[in-house]
Amino acid sequence: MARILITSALPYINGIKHLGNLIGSQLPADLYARYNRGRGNEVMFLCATDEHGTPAELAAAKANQPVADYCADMQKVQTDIANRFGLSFDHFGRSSSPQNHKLTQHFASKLADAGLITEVADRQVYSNADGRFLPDRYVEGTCPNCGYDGARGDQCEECTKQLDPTDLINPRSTISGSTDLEVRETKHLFLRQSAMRDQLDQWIDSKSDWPILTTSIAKKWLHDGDGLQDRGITRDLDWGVPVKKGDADWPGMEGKVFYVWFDAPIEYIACANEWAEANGKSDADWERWWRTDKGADDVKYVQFMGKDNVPFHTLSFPATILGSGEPWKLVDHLKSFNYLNYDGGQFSTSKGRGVFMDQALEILPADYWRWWLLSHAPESSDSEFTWENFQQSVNKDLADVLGNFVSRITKFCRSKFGEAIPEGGEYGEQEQALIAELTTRIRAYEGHMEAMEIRKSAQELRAIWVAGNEYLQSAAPWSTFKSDPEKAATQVRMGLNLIRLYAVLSAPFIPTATASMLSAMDTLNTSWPDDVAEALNALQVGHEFSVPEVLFAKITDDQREEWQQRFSGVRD
Ligand SMILES: Nc1ncnc2c1ncn2[C@@H]1O[C@H](COP(=O)(O)OP(=O)(O)OP(=O)(O)O)[C@@H](O)[C@H]1O
Ligand SMILES: [Zn+2]
Repeated sequence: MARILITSALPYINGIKHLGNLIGSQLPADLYARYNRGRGNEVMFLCATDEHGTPAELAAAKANQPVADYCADMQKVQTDIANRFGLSFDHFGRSSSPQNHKLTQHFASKLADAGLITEVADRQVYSNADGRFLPDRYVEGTCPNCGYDGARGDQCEECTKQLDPTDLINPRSTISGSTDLEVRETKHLFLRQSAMRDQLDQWIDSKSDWPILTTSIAKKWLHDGDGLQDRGITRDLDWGVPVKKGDADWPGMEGKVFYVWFDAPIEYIACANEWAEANGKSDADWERWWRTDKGADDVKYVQFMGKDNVPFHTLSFPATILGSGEPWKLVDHLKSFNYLNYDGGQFSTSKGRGVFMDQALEILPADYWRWWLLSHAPESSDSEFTWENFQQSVNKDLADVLGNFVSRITKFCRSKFGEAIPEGGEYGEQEQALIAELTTRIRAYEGHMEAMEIRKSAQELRAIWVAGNEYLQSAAPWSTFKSDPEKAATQVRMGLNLIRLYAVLSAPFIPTATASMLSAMDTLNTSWPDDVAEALNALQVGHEFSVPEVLFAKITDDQREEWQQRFSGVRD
C-alpha cells in the first residue's frame, strides 16, 4: 500500500471561488485523492484557506467586519461549499491557525540561523492619522502620468502605468481618507533565494517526469534576466503572522507580519498538525507525513495548482524547506494547470465575472460540474467554458451514455425477471470479448490516473461506459429474450454487474452518482477491478437490486438559454 500526500493550492479567503479556481486546483486534487483511496492507498489530502494579506483586509473592510471575523465567516462558507462539491479533504484548515503561526516563525528562525535572511531598508508611506504604514493598495492619489485622480499605489487603472505609492500626487489613505502622510524609512526581511539558485536548479533537473508547464515556469524564474531574486518576506500590516524568530522577538521588526506568500505554503504542513489536533491524534501521527526522519520517507507528495502559483511552489517554498536544513518532505510531483476562461473572457473574483461555486450548485448537482470541468481540464492549453459545450457534454456523456445504460438494463430486468439478478448460463464469447476490452481499457485508465492525465482519464472512463452500451446494443437482451430467455438472463446479469463496476471506476469523477448506483445495486462491494472477469461476477444470481431514479437529467435548450442570460453579466 502506497502512502500519498496531496495538497491543493490554498483558495484565497476574499470570496467564493469560481469554476476556474475549482478546476485549477481543488477538483483535480480531489480526483487524485479519491482514485488513490479507491486503489487502497493511504491518503492524506489537505487544503486550507489562505487568509493573510491586503486583499483580505480590503474585503473585510468592504463587508464592514473586523478582518478576523470576516475570515472566520468566509472560511465556514468555503468549507460548506467544498463539502457540497464533494471535495474530500482530510482536513480543510486555515493559514491563520495558531499551528501555522508557530511553524512560520520556526522556519524564519531556522532560515535566519542559516544566514538566508537579510534586512533591507526601504522607504514607505506612513499615515499619521492611521498610525501605520500603508501598503500599495492603501494609498490613492492623482496619477503623475495621466492626471486620473483615483490611481492606486501600485498602478493607475486609467492609463495602466505601474506606480510606486511615492509617485502619486496628493496621496491619501484609503483607510481614513487622511492626507497627513509622510515617507518613512522602514526595514524588511528578505529571503536570500539567489543564494540557493544552484541547489534549486539541480533539484528541478532531477524531476524528469514533471509537466513541461511546471519546469518551464521554474526555469524561467531561475535564469531569465538577472536570475532568481531575493524576496521580501515581511509587510507592515496588522493581520498576519507576527515577525518573530521562533518564540523570540525580532529586534527592529516590531509590528510587522510575514508576507502572505511566506506563510501560505507553510500552512500545507501546519494543516496536518491541525488535522491531528482536530482528530485527537499525536504529533507523530502528522509528522509521519511530513518529516523524512519520522516516517515520511516512503510518502509520495503531490501538489495541484494553477500556473500562476508555480514559481512559489517550485522555488520559494522549496527554498524555505531546503534552507531550513531540517528533514521536511519536498514535493515529488507538481501538477499545474493553464486557465479555464469563461465565455470569451476571464473568470474574475474581483469583477464578479463567470460562474461561482455557490451559483453552480443552485442550478445543477455537483457531479454535472465535476464531469464537465475534469473532462475539459485546461492541461495542455487554456480552455473555455461555454454553455453549449457544457450542455452537449452533460447530455451525451452523462445522460445518454451512462445514465441511459443504467436505466435500460435495470428496467428491462425488472419487467422480465423481477428485481434480482436472474439465473442464466455461463458468460459466452461476446461477454469474454467485452471482458478483454474492459481489461485493456481499465489498465489504461489506471495508467492515465497515475500520471495525472486528467482529460485522458476522463476519455478512457467514457470509453469504458460506451463499451457497455455497445455490448448491450449488440447483445440486445430484449430480442434474445424472445428466442432464448436463459441467454437473455446471462446478458442481463452482465449488464447489472457492469453497473457496479462503473460505480467503482467512476467514483473519483462523479461520487454522488456512484453512491446512487451502489445503493440501487444494494452492494457495499467497492473493490477495485484488478481482475475484471471476477469483478463482473460480483453480483450473484438472486442478489436483489432496485431501479434507481434518473441519474442525470438532460439540460434543455430553454435552461441553457436562461443560464446563459443569467450569468452573462457580473455578480454584485
Ligand atoms: N481561471 C482559472 N483557471 C484555472 N485555475 C485558476 C484560474 N484562476 C485561478 N486559478 C487557480 O486557482 C487557485 C486558487 O487561486 P486563488 O484563490 O488565489 O484565486 P486567484 O488566483 O486570486 O484567482 P481569482 O482572482 O480569479 O479568483 C490557484 O491555484 C490559481 O492558480
Ligand atoms: Zn494614469
